[in-house]
Amino acid sequence: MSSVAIRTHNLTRTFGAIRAVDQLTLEVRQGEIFGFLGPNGSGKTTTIRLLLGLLQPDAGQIEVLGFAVPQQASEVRMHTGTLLEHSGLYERLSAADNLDYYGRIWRIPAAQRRERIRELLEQVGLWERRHEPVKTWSRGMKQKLAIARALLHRPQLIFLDEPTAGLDPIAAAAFRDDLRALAEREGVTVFLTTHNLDEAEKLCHRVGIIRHGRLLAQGSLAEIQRHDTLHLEIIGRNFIPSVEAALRSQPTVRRVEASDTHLMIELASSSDPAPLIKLVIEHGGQIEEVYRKQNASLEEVFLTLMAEETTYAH
Ligand SMILES: Nc1ncnc2c1ncn2[C@@H]1O[C@H](COP(=O)(O)OP(=O)(O)OP(=O)(O)O)[C@@H](O)[C@H]1O
Repeated sequence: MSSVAIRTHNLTRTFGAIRAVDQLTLEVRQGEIFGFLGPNGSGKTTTIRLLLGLLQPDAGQIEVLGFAVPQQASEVRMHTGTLLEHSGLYERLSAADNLDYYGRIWRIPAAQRRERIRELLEQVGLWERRHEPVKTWSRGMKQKLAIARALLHRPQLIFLDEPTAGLDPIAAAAFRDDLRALAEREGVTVFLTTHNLDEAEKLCHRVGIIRHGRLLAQGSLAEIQRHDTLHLEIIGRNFIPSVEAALRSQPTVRRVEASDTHLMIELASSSDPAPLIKLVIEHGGQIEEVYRKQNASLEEVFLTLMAEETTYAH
């Protein structure tokens, strides 16, 4: 089994003039909690539906748990659990009956079903309340039960579409704790969507940031923050090795590429390039031109995302 749980290449899906998912190339590793982060309408749900083979792509490739989608979508659905827009719970049934019902659908034998239901309900702290009808429960409790339902058949991968939407901060934190513990214990890969940066930071090993169907960045938050870089290109003469050495010794400098007439310097975007230019001159370099290029910072990306969320929020 490959160590990659989900892989897409140039995945594209349009609805009329809207490019809901636009050349998405994504990799989710096995065993990680991957956060798919983006504002309303950015293409998160469409991506999940494509990964599950519920929607046909216009272009691109999808591989989930080693299966090609949409060709092998039924295998994918057998090995995955989902918590999408609807929890899938029956309000009038008790928690135990809800899980028992789904356990039968998955054809889990009775003794194993009972054991699995107990194990899951104990893990989310709901075992004592298993006989209560779900309709009397809080949203946070229902959401924990919904996760137990998604995990019932021991899937290798679960998809959660905004699992903490509508939960108050305390319930959301409790849900995250349970999810983290369950994911670790079950060794399950989690693909979850959120528009909450704070949530992604607390819960996810890696994230992908999507906007207008396009992936802006993917990696651990630390890796994405490293892209927050100022590139300084200096053209001139006499950029001797001591110039390069002096630049490298500066704590703000992340990388230097040097030739006699050309310096490429990468530094944290918040740092001031002026002292570096002075340093080059002090070491005998003759500067003719300086160009600077700044990558969008993680914070900028998120602020844009959040601003859009406010605009579209209903
Ligand atoms: N069945 C459809 N028909 C037409 N347009 C659609 C359909 N499904 C999605 N879209 C459009 O595709 C874009 C992406 O939608 P999607 O639901 O994937 O976004 P999202 O990031 O999941 O949003 P949210 O956070 O609000 O759930 C939106 O512009 C949406 O209106």
